[in-house]
Amino acid sequence: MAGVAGRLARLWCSGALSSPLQVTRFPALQLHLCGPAMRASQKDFENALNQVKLLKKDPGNEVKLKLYALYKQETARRNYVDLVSSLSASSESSIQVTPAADRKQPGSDALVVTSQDGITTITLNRPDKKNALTTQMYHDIILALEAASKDDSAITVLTGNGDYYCSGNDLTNFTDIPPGGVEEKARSGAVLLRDFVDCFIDFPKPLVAVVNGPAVGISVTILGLFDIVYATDRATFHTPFSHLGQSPEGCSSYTFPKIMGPSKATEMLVFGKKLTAREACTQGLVTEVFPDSTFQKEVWVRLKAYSKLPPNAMRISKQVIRNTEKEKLHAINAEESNVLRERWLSDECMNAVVSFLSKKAKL
Ligand SMILES: CCCCCC/C=C/C(=O)SCCNC(=O)CCNC(=O)[C@H](O)C(C)(C)COP(=O)(O)OP(=O)(O)OC[C@H]1O[C@@H](n2cnc3c(N)ncnc32)[C@H](O)[C@@H]1OP(=O)(O)O
Repeated sequence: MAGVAGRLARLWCSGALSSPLQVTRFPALQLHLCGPAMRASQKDFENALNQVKLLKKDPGNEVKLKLYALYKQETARRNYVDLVSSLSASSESSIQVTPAADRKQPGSDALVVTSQDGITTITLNRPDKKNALTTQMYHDIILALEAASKDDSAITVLTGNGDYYCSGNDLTNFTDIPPGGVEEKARSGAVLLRDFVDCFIDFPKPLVAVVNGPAVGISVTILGLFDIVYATDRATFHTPFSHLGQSPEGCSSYTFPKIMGPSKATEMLVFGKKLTAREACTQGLVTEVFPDSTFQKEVWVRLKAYSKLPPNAMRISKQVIRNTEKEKLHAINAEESNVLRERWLSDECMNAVVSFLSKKAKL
């Protein structure tokens, strides 16, 4: 059997499985693994592996995504066991290891919200994953924006921790397929996307992006809905939607042509041209670029000064500037989300995601 599934399955062989997931549409791998009592033995697993190798028909992208999800679960379980073993080796150890089931949901510390000096700052905090956005993070950002819209702060900031601002949608989100299959996944993804972008359209206070490093995908497109975008000169702006078999979101199909003209917008959104911070500033997407060495200092001095301005006046002025477009932006958001829902089900998109995941897993 050629391709990703074969390579995934070879790695899969590295341990037993205990996932409740059912591998469907893949008769030779009809594993119904419902718990430790029914866990596949190493031998079962090796048999399955051999069957996989003999398959002549490609199992399809949906199965490949499920295989990748299983591979990640296995890797996480092994890491957990290794960590516990290393702790047990030291009887003097004072470290407490909390069982995975009792821990907070993944992603719960991937977003840090602080309020100081009249500024609420929402920080993307997955620096080892370049601040890629998990499904949980979209939900958490919606909640953080709702809270910030009502708190005492005058200004709200979105920024990233580490060398990246954000690498866009976490492509492993595609492996979390519900019982309703990829169609249900695409439907719920489109609803979440629409809700997420709606929050930016409706946000009532000055909203500032402090772009501390490269930005990719949806973290770039929503910049058109921010009031100010400050960027380090190290930042780049990249929307590789065609490469991913996807299409623009975040209202960028409307805001980008309006900000930079249709031709420059097409270079970015259709051909995936990556802009430097200076280019993005020349084209109006970025408000101002700062040298990386003084970026944080200069930006925060500036924002602290702005945050002392009368908050109601700032809020009302923003609304005067933005309100005329709101209805249109909501309609555009709905349309973009619908189009993307279809795109997510396309072979072009599935192939691009599987390709990224197989490289990531070094298959
Ligand atoms: C509700 C749903 C809404 C969805 C809206 C639609 C949104 C669309 C988009 O945002 S499209 C853009 C998607 N993003 C990408 O395609 C970027 C993918 N990542 C990369 O190309 C690269 O990782 C990079 C250029 C961002 C950084 O490259 P490099 O400096 O070489 O670092 P690494 O690749 O080693 O990255 C470190 C670590 O992070 C993982 N990672 C980075 N970005 C993502 C991502 N978007 N999704 C998942 N994982 C990501 C990368 O795999 C590495 O992980 P590892 O250490 O190997 O486990």
